[in-house]
Amino acid sequence: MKIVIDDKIPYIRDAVAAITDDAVYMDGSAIKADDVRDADAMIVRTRTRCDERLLGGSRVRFVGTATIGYDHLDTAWLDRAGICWTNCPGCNASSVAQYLRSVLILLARFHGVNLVGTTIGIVGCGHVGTLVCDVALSFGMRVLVCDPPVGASGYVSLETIEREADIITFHVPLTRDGAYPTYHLADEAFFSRLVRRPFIINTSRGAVVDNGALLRAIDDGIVRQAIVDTWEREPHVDLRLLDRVYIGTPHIAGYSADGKANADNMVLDALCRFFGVAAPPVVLPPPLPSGFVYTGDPLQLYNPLDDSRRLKAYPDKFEYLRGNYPLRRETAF
Ligand SMILES: NC(=O)C1=CN([C@@H]2O[C@H](COP(=O)(O)OP(=O)(O)OC[C@H]3O[C@@H](n4cnc5c(N)ncnc54)[C@H](O)[C@@H]3O)[C@@H](O)[C@H]2O)C=CC1
Ligand SMILES: O=C(O)C(=O)[C@H](O)COP(=O)(O)O
Repeated sequence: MKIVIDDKIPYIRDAVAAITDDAVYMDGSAIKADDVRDADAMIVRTRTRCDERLLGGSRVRFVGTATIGYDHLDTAWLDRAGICWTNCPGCNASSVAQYLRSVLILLARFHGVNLVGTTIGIVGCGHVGTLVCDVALSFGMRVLVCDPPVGASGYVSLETIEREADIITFHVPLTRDGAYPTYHLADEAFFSRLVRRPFIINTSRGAVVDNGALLRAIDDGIVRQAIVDTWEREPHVDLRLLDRVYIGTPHIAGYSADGKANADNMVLDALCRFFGVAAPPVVLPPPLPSGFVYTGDPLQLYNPLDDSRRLKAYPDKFEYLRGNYPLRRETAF
């Protein structure tokens, strides 16, 4: 079985070697139709657009993305073409929750935010949003959830969040169609309706927030501070916006080693089930260095300011910083 695999997916190679000796590792953004024509399967990340242009006329029958989001897959075309596709729901949700926990701690320590009683608006409450909700409740925050597709009782409208939230965080997929599209959910009109000069956090997809409108809202003082992990047109980030945000990171909220290993296991499990082959050994994340002594401060395990400093210093190294990401664990044990 020939599998074409993104070469920036960590920890996966030994497990793949137990499945096939015909694995080809490539830069995900450079994979072309010629590279996959005679492949049976692909394992990709967000950097490979999987559509008719890439896969039409190929032998590929399975496409797995080792990510939660799958807006880079043309799922309608893949379905029509009879190509099985899968993402890894929830694989790195707790990594994004770790990012949010650390951001909230930083706001409390350095921006005078008393988390107890502060209102956080969570837009999108699936795998990630649910964990972020738990984090916020554990800090004693007042939590408002907006998720119209789910529409659970107690959920609120986006307008309520615009009116009442001190912190607004987005955890929706990027969608352009359907009843509740999220493309530019936070647009000029959204920012104009904000009442409490909130902090804005986007770790979902760049285009969920109109980046130009966000920059203007920061400049006009409508938004107190912004924390941005996902950007429109990344890796080519708007340098003015990067300069103005409190925290600007290169789309790494989900980059804990735990989340990456989960993704490897989920995508390989799906591939093995599809082709009816034996599952490989479980992928484990590497341990922290033996000298690491945990003091109990979550920022010691992960401080997003470290990633932000690196991106602000080297904005043109967006992809390099992602591809050469330091070891980050969610727990010390
Ligand atoms: N920055 C990063 O490294 C990462 C980013 N992500 C992004 O975060 C997104 C969320 O991930 P999950 O929670 O796992 O996805 P999920 O699919 O479990 O949950 C998404 C939730 O958003 C809701 N939703 C959809 N449209 C909405 C709208 N217009 N308004 C409000 N809610 C809406 C859905 O009903 C669902 O409950 C992913 O789609 C992905 O794009 C995920 C992992 C890592
Ligand atoms: O899982 C997702 O969805 C994400 O956004 C990933 O964490 C992004 O990872 P890459 O696939 O771009 O490495």
